[in-house]
Amino acid sequence: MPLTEGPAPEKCVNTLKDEMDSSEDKECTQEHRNGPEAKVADAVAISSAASNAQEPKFYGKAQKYWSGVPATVNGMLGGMGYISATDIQGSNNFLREIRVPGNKLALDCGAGIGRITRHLLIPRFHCVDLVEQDPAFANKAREYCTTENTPVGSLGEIYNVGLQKFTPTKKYDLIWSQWVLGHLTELDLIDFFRRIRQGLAPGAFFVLKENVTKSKEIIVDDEDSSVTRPLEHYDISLKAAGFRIVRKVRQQNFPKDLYPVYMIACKPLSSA
Ligand SMILES: C[S@@+](CC[C@H](N)C(=O)[O-])C[C@H]1O[C@@H](n2cnc3c(N)ncnc32)[C@H](O)[C@@H]1O
Repeated sequence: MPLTEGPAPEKCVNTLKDEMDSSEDKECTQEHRNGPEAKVADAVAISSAASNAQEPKFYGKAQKYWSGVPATVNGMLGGMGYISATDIQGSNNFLREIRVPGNKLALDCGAGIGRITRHLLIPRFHCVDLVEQDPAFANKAREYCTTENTPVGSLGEIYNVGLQKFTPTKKYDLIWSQWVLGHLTELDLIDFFRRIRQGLAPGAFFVLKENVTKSKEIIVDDEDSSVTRPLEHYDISLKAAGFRIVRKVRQQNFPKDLYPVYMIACKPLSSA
């Protein structure tokens, strides 16, 4: 997951918006006649076809990439460990603003060694579960998140599995996902959002924090097998998965050459 905007992107694919615009020019299908939500779903299906055809390779390559990264904060942040404190401070401010009602159980998705679990979530929740695909990071998280100052039981379950296969079996007060969603294909992203929605306790939030492109294009990184999406892409995908966006804030005080980083808090459409 590159934090910086590199030189020329290796590959770009059209954004959802572009797909939606162009689909309007085409002859109307039955789905198109069923209103904007069907249109979004349709556009997602169109834009997903290419990436999902490559799915096993896409996930396998990312696994291989992360297995060669040191299990340290620096490794998690692509050599920019020095931004961790600013990142956590921005996330703390964001959580204060949205006022998460419960404080029992949180989930950290794509947790790596548990940087966010340890510095952001354990101080706020009685117990934190995490999901991480890399076995060495998952093991390291056990040690990194269990310090002598951490109350016993703060670290809950560690699910060593890819988010594309993960389904929550508990109800969480907060589900946090950071710098990992670029590793999911378009269809898996929406499916993941749908499953996560089912794992939220009443009044709970799902928060994502991700790099976004300044252009309307999706930028593909072949080295770590990830994509960086435009902000609007996340908005559309969350809505397609049945979420409403409650708050959206750009992280401040990051070095200028990084991609813009946004935090988006959302709740299921049907909840208060
Ligand atoms: C940039 S690191 C971020 C780690 C952590 N979220 C943080 O901010 O410190 C990306 C993490 O996502 C994990 N990851 C990559 N693909 C994943 C997938 N499909 N499912 C779950 N985790 C994944 C990597 O193993 C790595 O730990």
